[in-house]
Amino acid sequence: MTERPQTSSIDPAEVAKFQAMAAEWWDPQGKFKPLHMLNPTRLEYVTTQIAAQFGRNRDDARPFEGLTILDIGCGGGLMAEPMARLGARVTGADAATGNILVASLHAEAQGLEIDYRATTSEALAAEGQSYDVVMALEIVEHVADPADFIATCRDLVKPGGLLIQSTLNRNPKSFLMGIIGAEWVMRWLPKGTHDWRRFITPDELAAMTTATGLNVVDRCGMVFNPLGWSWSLSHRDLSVNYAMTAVRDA
Ligand SMILES: C[S@@+](CC[C@H](N)C(=O)[O-])C[C@H]1O[C@@H](n2cnc3c(N)ncnc32)[C@H](O)[C@@H]1O
Repeated sequence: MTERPQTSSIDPAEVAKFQAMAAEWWDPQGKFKPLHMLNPTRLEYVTTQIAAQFGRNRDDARPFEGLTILDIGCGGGLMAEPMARLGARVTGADAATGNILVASLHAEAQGLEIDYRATTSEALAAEGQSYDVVMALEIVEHVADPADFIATCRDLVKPGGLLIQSTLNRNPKSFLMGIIGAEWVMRWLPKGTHDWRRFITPDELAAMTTATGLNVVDRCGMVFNPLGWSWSLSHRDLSVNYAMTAVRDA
C-alpha cells in the first residue's frame, strides 16, 4: 500500500444528497430511474471485463465464484446484487448510512449475502483490505478529490486485479443530456444531483488512473438511444456516459 497523507474522500454535501434519497434506491420509477435504465448495460460492460481478465465464461451459472469484488459508493446495491448472483463475494461500501441500510434490507429480502459497510475507500484501505475487482461506478464525480480517491482505489485492488470506473464526460453535449435533459426536461433526477463542472473527460480520468500506476486497458461509452429508449455500449461514442477499466500489474 502506498503511503499517502490520510485525507477524506467525502464531500459532505454530495453524500447528504444521496442520504436524503436513500429510500428510493429500488424504485425503478423513482429518483434513481436513470441508474435502473443504465444497469443492464453497465452489467454487460463490467461482466465482460471481469470475464476477460480472470478467464471466466459468462455462460456459466456462477462465473465469478471465488472472486472478491468491492462496490465502492454502492448506493442501494444496484450492481452489488447482480455481481453476488454471479457468484462473487461482494463487499458494498457507501459513506451514506441510509444507503447501506436500504441495500442490506434489500439483499436480505433477495436471499443474497453481501457484506455491506457504511464506510469509505480510505477506511477500507487503512484496514489493509484488497479485492480482485474494485467497481467505482458513478462515484468519482461526487468525491472531494478524484485523483486522491482513484489512488486509494488502486490500493484496494489486488495485483492482477481490476479497477472499473464509470462516470460522465464534460462537454456541451453532456451538459445538454446529463443536466438539462436528465434533470430539467425528463426530470429523471432531482435538479442539482449533478454538477457539470465535476464531470471528467475520459482523458482526464485515464491520466489520473495511470498516475496511480494502474494500466488503463479499455474505455467504452454507454450511449442512450432516445428512439429505441435503450442503452448500448460503444467504443466510438464516449461523449456522455462512459466506463473505463484498468489493471494493476501482477
Ligand atoms: C450516484 S451514486 C452511485 C451509486 C452506485 N455506485 C450505482 O451506480 O448504482 C454515488 C454514491 O457514492 C456515495 N459516495 C459519495 N462519496 C463517497 C465516499 N467518499 N465514499 C463512499 N461513498 C461515497 C454516495 O453516497 C452515493 O451512494
